[in-house]
Amino acid sequence: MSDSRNKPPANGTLGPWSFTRWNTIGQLEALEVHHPLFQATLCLQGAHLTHFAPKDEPNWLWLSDLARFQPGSAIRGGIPVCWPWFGNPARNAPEIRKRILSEQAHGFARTAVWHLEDVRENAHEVEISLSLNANHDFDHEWEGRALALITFSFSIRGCQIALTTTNLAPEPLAFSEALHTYLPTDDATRTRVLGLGNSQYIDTLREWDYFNQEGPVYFDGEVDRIYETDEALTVITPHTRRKLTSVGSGSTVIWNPGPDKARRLSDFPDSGWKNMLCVETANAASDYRVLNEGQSHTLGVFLGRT
Ligand SMILES: O=P(O)(O)OC[C@H]1O[C@@H](O)[C@H](O)[C@@H](O)[C@@H]1O
Repeated sequence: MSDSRNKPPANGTLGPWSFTRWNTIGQLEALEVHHPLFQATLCLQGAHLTHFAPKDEPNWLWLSDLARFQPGSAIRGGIPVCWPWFGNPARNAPEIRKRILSEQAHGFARTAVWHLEDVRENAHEVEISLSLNANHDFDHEWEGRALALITFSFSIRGCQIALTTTNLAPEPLAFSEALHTYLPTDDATRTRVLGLGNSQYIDTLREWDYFNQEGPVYFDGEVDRIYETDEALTVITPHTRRKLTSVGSGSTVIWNPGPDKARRLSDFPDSGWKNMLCVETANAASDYRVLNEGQSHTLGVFLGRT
C-alpha cells in the first residue's frame, strides 16, 4: 500500500502508472484505465465500477443517463457494492437486522469512500484493489467491525471482481451482500437469462413466497427475485451474450423495475427499464454468511463472453 497513490497528484501530473489515471467525474474521484486492450472507470466512492469495455466495444455495464456523481449519493448503474447488508434491512435475517441502525437499503459501502490499496498493471491485465475499514466511523449505521477488500481484474476476456470480508470483532459477524451488476440491453423484453431453470426463487413482488423457475427468465414488466443458485448464468440480449460465473455465492438477484417502479426510482429515466437488467451476485436471504473473529469470506463474479 502506498498513501501517496491514494490521492490524485496535486500538481495535475498523471499518476505513477502506465495505463491508469486519476480523473474527477462530477464531484467524485475516479481511476480510469486506458489499456491498449480494454478500458475501465472506477470511482473511489463505493468502489463503484461504472465502465468496462474491451477495446472498441461499448460499455459492458449499463449506466443511467441521470446518474449523479456526488458525495453520499449512490450511483445509478455500473456495479454498486451492497455491503454489509443487502436490500431492505427489515428483510434481512434477525442476526443481521439487529446490528443495523439505519434504514438505508443495500448498506453503506456504496456511498463510502474506499481506500486505494494497489494498482498492478501488465501487458494483458490491470488489477486494482481497494479497501473499506468499517470501524467506528460507521457506528451510526451499524454495530460491527469488519474489513472489506475488493479487487477488480480487467483483461480483454472480461472483468473479475472479488470482495473479501474479514470480521475484525470478537463477536460473530452476520452479513449479506451483493455485486449489483447493471447490464445494458437494446430491449429488455427480448432479453433472457439462462441457467436458473430448476432453481427456487423468492418473488419479492408476491409476498416473498417461494416459486420454482422453469426455463429462462424473461422481462415483460417488473421482476425482483432472489434465486437460490450458484450456477453460471448466461444473459442473452438482441446484440450481446454475456456469462456471469460466481464464487462464494449461493444466491442471485434478478431485477428490472418495469415501467411503474422506473418512474419512482432516483436517477432513473422513465423508459430506462427497457434498456437494462440487473444480475446481482449475492449472499442474500438465507444465503447470508456468518464469520467468527478473524475469519474471511470472498464473494466474486467474472463477467465475460460466452
Ligand atoms: O434503488 P436502490 O436502493 O439502488 O435499489 C435498487 C433495487 O435493487 C435490487 O437489488 C432490489 O432487489 C430492488 O428491490 C431495488 O429496487
